[in-house]
Amino acid sequence: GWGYEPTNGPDTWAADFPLANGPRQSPINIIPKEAHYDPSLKALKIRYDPSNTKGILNNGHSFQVDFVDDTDSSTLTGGPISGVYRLKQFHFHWGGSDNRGSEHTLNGIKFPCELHLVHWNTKYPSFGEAAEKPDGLAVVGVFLKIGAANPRLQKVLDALDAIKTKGKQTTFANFDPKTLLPGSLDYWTYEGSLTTPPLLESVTWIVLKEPISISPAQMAKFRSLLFTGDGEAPCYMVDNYRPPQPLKGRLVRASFK
Ligand SMILES: Cc1cc(C(C)C)[n+](CCc2cnc[nH]2)c(C(C)C)c1
Ligand SMILES: [Zn+2]
Repeated sequence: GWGYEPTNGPDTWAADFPLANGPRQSPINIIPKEAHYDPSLKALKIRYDPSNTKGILNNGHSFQVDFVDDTDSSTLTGGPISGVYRLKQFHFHWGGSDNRGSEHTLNGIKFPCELHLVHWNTKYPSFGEAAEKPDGLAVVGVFLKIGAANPRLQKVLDALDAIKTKGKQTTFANFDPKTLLPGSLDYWTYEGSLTTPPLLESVTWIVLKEPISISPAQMAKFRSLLFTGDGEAPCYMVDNYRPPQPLKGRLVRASFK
């Protein structure tokens, strides 16, 4: 199956997933000077209920924290989207060293890590249905930069020992993903896609301007996870990012001057 190794990584995906060369692929390189300030963009409204936290899973590509999404208790509204989008999960992408790892880049600069908070449009009956619609998903992206240890990440990091290999999951409760957000909710937004196969072009991307911090020791913890399952030759979960894709005429709008 697809992955991030030379034999099955991003450059090979187009063979099985023709959308890889589609008109609205993600991630992209964001050039702030070429973004268009849009005064009509609303402020992001993010309301999460920690009691919706369901668990934490190593899915063989990243690890994800899943949320109960059968009510409107954890939602994203406002910003560039209309209607109510429910939080489904969050996960990260990171590199094998501090000079790479993010999916979006800023003026060509890669961050060591990028957080994705995935939401789906409640005008559709389920996440799976929404994932196939052009306005089905909204993903908030947050850059992580090397600095002081981030205490907000510690609870997630402490759970990783229990999900070292592909398919492992463990209980994870009462986590408020809002604590992972930076002080400013200024953002860039553009129409894009999932960044892994099936590369569905269903994502309104909302990339926050302000990064949050992560320490080298905390990054090392991410890098201790395995892509591989129990009993397989171990392969460290690193460089699980797709590089920037062609803009193909898309506008990137900024919520700030
Ligand atoms: C239906 C589906 C949705 C997603 C994301 C948007 C959570 N993903 C993750 C793709 C993705 C990760 N970061 C941005 N897109 C997949 C992968 C696991 C097969 C399938
Ligand atoms: Zn992602």
